[in-house]
Amino acid sequence: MGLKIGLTGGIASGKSTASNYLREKGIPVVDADLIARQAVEKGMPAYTEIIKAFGESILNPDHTINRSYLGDIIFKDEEKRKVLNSIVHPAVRKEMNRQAETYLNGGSRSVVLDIPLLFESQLTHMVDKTLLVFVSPQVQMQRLISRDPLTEEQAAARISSQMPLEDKIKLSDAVIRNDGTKDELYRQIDGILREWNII
Ligand SMILES: CC(C)(COP(=O)(O)OP(=O)(O)OC[C@H]1O[C@@H](n2cnc3c(N)ncnc32)[C@H](O)[C@@H]1O)[C@@H](O)C(=O)NCCC(=O)NCCS
Ligand SMILES: Nc1ncnc2c1ncn2[C@@H]1O[C@H](COP(=O)(O)OP(=O)(O)OP(=O)(O)O)[C@@H](O)[C@H]1O
Repeated sequence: MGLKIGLTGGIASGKSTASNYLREKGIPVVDADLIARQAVEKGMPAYTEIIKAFGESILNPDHTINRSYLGDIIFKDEEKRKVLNSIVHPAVRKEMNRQAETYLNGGSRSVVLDIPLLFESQLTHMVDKTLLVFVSPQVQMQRLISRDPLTEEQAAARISSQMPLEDKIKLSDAVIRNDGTKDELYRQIDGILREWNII
């Protein structure tokens, strides 16, 4: 039995940057955001459910889902967010488990599950250990608005839709502060991989 590591952290805290580094080291990563994106593509069951729940006004002219428009709706309204989550999350969980098992059955000693909402959605039963990447609120806001075309108000709505950082820190087996350089992030990851006997 291999080790399943749940990698989590608030929006724009550095999960994808950490995941890319882990992949470079040969550790497989299953990406919840990517799977969630595939789950709502045209023709998927969740796509139809989302249109039923939110109406056709959330579609682009080519009938794909307008993600920034849907984001504006759900990040400022908890009830609507719950509706979207209840449509998308079951399919995402199932596919994540399938991919993780495929890696472990194929001989990987460990697999990382990159799950932004690991604690919010109470998914810790899916993993053996939890690793949190976090940044200070100022760095989070600044990295989020320099990466995505969001106003400060939209960015703040996304940040406050997630569990407060102090709570996530308490729930995690290991934490990494990513306020410094990417190299500093990578060295901390190396330290934890050694501590957990993964490298
Ligand atoms: C609302 C949507 C359409 C916005 O799409 P967009 O391309 O703008 O953002 P993207 O998907 O890249 O997500 C960026 C980040 O937002 C945060 N986030 C996304 N969905 C949620 C949510 N339901 N609740 C809280 N935070 C969320 C995560 O930190 C994620 O890493 C999209 O995020 C979505 O379909 N969300 C529901 C599925 C979900 O929960 N995905 C996240 C993990 S499974
Ligand atoms: N140590 C760092 N120094 C400078 N920039 C960084 C650092 N770590 C991450 N970044 C940048 O910050 C932004 C957010 O990082 P990343 O995309 O890895 O976060 P994430 O947690 O995966 O975000 P999301 O939850 O939205 O998927 C990216 O533009 C990334 O290049």
